[in-house]
Amino acid sequence: MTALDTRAAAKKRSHPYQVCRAFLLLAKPGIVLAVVLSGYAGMVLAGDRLPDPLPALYGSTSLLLTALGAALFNSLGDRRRDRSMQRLAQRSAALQLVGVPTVAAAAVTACCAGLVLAWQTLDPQVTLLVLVAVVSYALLYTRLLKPASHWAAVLGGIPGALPVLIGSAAVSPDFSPAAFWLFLVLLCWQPPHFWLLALAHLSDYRSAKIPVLPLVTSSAVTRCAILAAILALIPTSLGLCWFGPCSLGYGAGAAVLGAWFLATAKKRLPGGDTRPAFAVSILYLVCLLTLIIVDRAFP
Ligand code: HEM
Ligand SMILES: CC(C)=CCC/C(C)=C/CC/C(C)=C/COP(=O)(O)OP(=O)(O)O
Repeated sequence: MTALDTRAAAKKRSHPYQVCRAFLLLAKPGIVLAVVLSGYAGMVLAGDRLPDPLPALYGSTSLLLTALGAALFNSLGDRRRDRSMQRLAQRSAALQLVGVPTVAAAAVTACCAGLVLAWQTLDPQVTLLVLVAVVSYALLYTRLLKPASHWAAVLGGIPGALPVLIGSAAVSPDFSPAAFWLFLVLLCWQPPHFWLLALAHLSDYRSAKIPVLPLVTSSAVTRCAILAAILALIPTSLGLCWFGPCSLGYGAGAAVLGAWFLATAKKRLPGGDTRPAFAVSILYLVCLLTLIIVDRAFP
């Protein structure tokens, strides 16, 4: 039986549930939902209150569709590298099950739907920012930066943080210093978030020939970079109450969250398993974004 017959037989046997599960693996739902949450936090900061339901719905749906589409483009662009990464074995199998043409069609559809929705319902700058986020993640980061430079973890933070400004623009065309400050918080948060994972899966990135910081420099340099980035993240997050609209209650919460992230990273870094610290990086972000939303929704 040829590989093609095997693939065709596998697809024929595939149950709709398996196809849906495969799509979920390719669409990175955790990242997409956290991106939508960061966009909503940008809306709350820009208006200094809970956003009106319609712009919030249109903005969040546009972010959901385009982040999902961009994640599918990322899975397509990374497919050859992903095959040599143990962590992503399920994602490679999922792509084989669904098929490149179907994933590509779904990625184009999701991105176009999100862009048209933004264009039809929100300020034009929202569509522009969404387009920049999609192109910078799906093309510049995935195709150019990630395979070529360890700086991808820093520059890849720009599309990752843009949803905050997209959310802000969805509720107000005016520049929001508070939303921009949260954009800076996400820029500080993303490199340690990724470097903690890269340290945990170093052999994967070596096999895939992806130049992550610990491979280009050393694990010791990466540990220092992680701690330095978190030490920069903490005062940046506190800036939302020093220079921004957030309360001292938010400031206390952000300080506790930052201390937790730093302590976990410090405890895990001398060569231990960094996956728990990676998990804390995600919990830190979700709690910080929720804290901002609650703080401004109920001042
Ligand atoms: C430079 C930017 C970023 C890099 C390199 C990065 C890298 C990663 C990687 C490699 C994973 C594991 C994914 C997997 O195993 O399938 C991951 C998981 C995750 N990331 Fe990030 N990420 C970045 C930005 C973001 C942003 C902006 C958010 C949200 C605002 C985010 C939230 C998450 C969440 C929630 C998970 C766990 C859920 C999941 O695995 O899908 N990340 N990240
Ligand atoms: C509106 C819009 C399009 C926003 C984009 C926001 C977004 C999805 C940012 C994610 C940034 C990022 C570099 C993720 C990891 O990709 P990776 O390739 O390093 O992860 P992997 O190794 O799991 O594939």
